[in-house]
Amino acid sequence: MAAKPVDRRAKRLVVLVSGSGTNLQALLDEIAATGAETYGAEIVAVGADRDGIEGLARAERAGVPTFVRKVRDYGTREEWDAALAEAVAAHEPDLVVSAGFMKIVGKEFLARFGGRFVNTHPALLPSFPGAHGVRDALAYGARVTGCTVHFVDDGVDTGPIIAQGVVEVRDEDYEDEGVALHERIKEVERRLLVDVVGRLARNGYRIEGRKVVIQ
Ligand SMILES: Nc1nc2c(c(=O)[nH]1)N[C@@H](CN(C=O)c1ccc(C(=O)N[C@@H](CCC(=O)O)C(=O)O)cc1)CN2
Ligand SMILES: NCC(=O)N[C@@H]1O[C@H](COP(=O)([O-])[O-])[C@@H](O)[C@H]1O
Repeated sequence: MAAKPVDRRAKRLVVLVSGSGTNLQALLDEIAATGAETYGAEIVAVGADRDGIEGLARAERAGVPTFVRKVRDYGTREEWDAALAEAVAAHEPDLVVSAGFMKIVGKEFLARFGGRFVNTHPALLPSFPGAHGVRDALAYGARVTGCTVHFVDDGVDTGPIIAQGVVEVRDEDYEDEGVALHERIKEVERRLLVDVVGRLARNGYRIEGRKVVIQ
């Protein structure tokens, strides 16, 4: 049987953010430096759950369209989830990237983007899932932590792992509530996310149970 032809067009990415957007910036910088065709992807829109954040300002400076869908503007969480899914779908993404997006998405979003929704998390999953991965690792007394890039499923940070990076915890990390530790994690995380998204986009992938195979 003939092999499936490789799809060489630049894949369409929608990136979701809630804060400073340094992971988004790393993707923007790499695409600007390498070119969308060589990198394998272009960012077609950036979405957020709040306004007034540096993540949206970074997108605007790069000339990328933005949208905001706030939970409080909808009657129920389900309505917000459907509105977020609709806003993302309008940009016809091949992949959606949660880069510091601080909201759990629900059934409607996952029905449309499950299997192509990637999240980056600042801990070595399955340890320390949730909104406070850095703080929770320190509180537990972990001596190593790091970051995990994974596909999103209907749990919280439970989906199939694509790649991880390790960062050592230093004694002084207990003195600033994890601020410096989070910065060291983010240095590793930005490189990991840029590498993973590029490889997924260029090579294609399949998810076999809990294993992600990048072709
Ligand atoms: N269905 C899923 N949605 C999301 C996942 C996921 O694994 N499954 N990952 C997140 C990102 N994430 C950590 O990586 C994360 C973000 C936020 C929370 C959380 O508890 N959020 C609260 C609100 C907190 C706030 O607004 O500051 C909430 O959603 O109500 C946990 C984990 C992307 N989405
Ligand atoms: N659970 C989700 C979570 O904690 N996400 C984390 O928020 C930071 C966003 O930084 P950035 O806005 O500078 O890219 C990143 O460290 C990301 O892993």
